[in-house]
Amino acid sequence: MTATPESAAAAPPGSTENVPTDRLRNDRYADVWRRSIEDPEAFWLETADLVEWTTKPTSAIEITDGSHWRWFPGGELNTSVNCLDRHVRAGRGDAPAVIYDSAMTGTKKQLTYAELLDRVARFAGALRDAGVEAGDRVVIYLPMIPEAIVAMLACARIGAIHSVVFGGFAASELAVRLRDATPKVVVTASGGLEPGRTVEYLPIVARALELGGASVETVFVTNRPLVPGSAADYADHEIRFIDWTDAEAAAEPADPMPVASEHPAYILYTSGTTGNPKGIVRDTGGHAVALTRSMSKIYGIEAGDVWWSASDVGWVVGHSYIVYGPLLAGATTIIYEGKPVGTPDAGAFWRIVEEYGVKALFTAPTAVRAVRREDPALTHLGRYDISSLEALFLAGERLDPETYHWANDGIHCPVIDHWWQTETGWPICVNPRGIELLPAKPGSTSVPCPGVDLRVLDASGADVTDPGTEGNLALTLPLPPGYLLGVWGDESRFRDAYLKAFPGYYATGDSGYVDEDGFVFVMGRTDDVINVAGHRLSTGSLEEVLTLHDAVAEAAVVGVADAIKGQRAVGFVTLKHGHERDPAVLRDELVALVREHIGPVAAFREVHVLAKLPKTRSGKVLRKTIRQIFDGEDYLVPATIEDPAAIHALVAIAPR
Ligand SMILES: CCC(=O)SCCNC(=O)CCNC(=O)[C@H](O)C(C)(C)COP(=O)(O)OP(=O)(O)OC[C@H]1O[C@@H](n2cnc3c(N)ncnc32)[C@H](O)[C@@H]1OP(=O)(O)O
Repeated sequence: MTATPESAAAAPPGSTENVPTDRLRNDRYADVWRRSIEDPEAFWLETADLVEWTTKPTSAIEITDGSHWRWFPGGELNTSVNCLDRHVRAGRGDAPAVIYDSAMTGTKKQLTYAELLDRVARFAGALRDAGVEAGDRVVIYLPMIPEAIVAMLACARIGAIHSVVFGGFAASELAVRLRDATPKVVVTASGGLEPGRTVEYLPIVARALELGGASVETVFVTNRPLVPGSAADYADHEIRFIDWTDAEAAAEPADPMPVASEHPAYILYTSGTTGNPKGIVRDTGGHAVALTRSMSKIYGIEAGDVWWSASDVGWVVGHSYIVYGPLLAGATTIIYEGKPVGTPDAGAFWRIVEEYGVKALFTAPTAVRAVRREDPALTHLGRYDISSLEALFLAGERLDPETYHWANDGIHCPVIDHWWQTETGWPICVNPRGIELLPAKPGSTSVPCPGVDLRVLDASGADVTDPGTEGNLALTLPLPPGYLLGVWGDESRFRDAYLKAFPGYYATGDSGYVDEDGFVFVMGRTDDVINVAGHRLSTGSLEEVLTLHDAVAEAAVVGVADAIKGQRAVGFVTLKHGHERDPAVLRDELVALVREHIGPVAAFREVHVLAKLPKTRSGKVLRKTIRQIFDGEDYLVPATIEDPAAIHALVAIAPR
């Protein structure tokens, strides 16, 4: 057996800043963590043995300067080989790789590792026939069907860089991503299925191509019988639309192409405070190593286990833990098309756990809150045997202690809150079940993962050493393998957004504190990004859309606390002179505008018309004060307020 850092002898305790050393002496986790921080080169080079390399790296990291590093320099590998060929070669070709369960259509399907490999190699051949070469971008806009996994791994097979766009985004959001990633190919479907409606993707794709598809040469379309539209409908389009099934059948399977460790595996867009979304760039080698390790050492999942991440392939959780992580580990992954409630009831999660023998489930707190609202006494749970379930992992937004207790008490397995971001690709903090399960602290995401050196910084960038004192959560550079290496096509944005605020650190944009035991509590954002049902949204982008309305003079959007979604976006607008409107009509128009420009995912439903936005005399909108008033929190009116009447007007309309 290859020695991994976790099985290596522990080094003597050192004086690592900010971490109570008595804990370090006693805990197995702490030994591993300390070693990863004190000798990252040895720790990660040993961990690299978990992955099959075409050319093995001889060192773990090369640091060029403060903002540039690469993991496993000189190493070459192919991620699809590590996800597929490797397991088939090891005699596990008949083991289930993917279980597709659609609560929307009642479809249940399974793909073995050998079957998935065949489909991936063939679709990779189809992409290659369409002229896709290593380094070319492929945008994937697909619902939760196995083709999403096939398309992602097919890109990896030939070194193409995929960029998956969530199906709940509108044409203009897709267009922004097309313009930035400049893909040669778009891979899509006739559509997706949401409760009570079908979502036709092809008109959305056609509109996005008009707005931003100058680089696109080919669109692959997979047909879904329940959603109208096919490649044939676009036979006259200037861009070539190809039927997926025909293309896959006609293609020769593509051999895997080894790529350099630092070769971009994918771009995934995420909202920032302002401007267009940022294209987070993930490398290949660091990603494969970190995710392989995370499956066993964080989630406690090994080859042959059944793992379910109830997210969407359009989010980072879907990338890392529906697709890459479980397949790298040789586990069985479930791709679920449905919701936690309403498809058909609040027992949907428990049905899946029983039916497939799920060992660990990963979802967002909002999903748990939705189940709790529908079935507070967990009556549906009694209909199923969920004894296979060893842990429930939650991430994507803050897990409030009340939801934690309800789930922990009700389902009788450890509920593990953890914290990470699109940028990091795998957890920053977690209760490291795969090493040792530490006592949980409700409201805390537990402790930093091995490889993560987390600090709490004050506004000047100085370490906050007092336990329990809130500050900016930051990570020392270089970041661990698999975390972002840059922003696609925008080096300065990478530095400005993440590295400039606190030189030498990555600013997470989250605030929080570390308690006397080294447990991390993440409390909220330090910027204007909000989190609605685990979806990160930029209030700036929402405000831009609201001001597209001809009656709107100014707009402010804040994230107000919501019992189910964590936060909901609430808009406040002032009107141009002479543009008085019926508030209900205006609200409907603005809601429709946000749906058209951003998509249903914003779940934007609430708008208030004000005579004035509360501002300082220098013109800064007091978003924090607005939020505090709507959340019923104490608030301070700054002495520099332009017009106190604007605050009184808000107080009058705030929920009581
Ligand atoms: C750790 C790193 C990260 O944070 S990665 C991000 C992690 N976040 C997640 O995994 C997301 C978790 N949230 C969810 O899965 C969903 O919100 C759950 C809990 C399932 C609830 O779903 P739902 O009832 O649809 O509410 P919602 O707020 O998500 O949706 C609002 C409107 O958008 C729509 N929508 C949703 N998905 C799609 C889609 N793929 N295609 C088209 N439309 C979509 C919904 O239908 C809903 O529309 P409507 O307003 O009801 O008409």
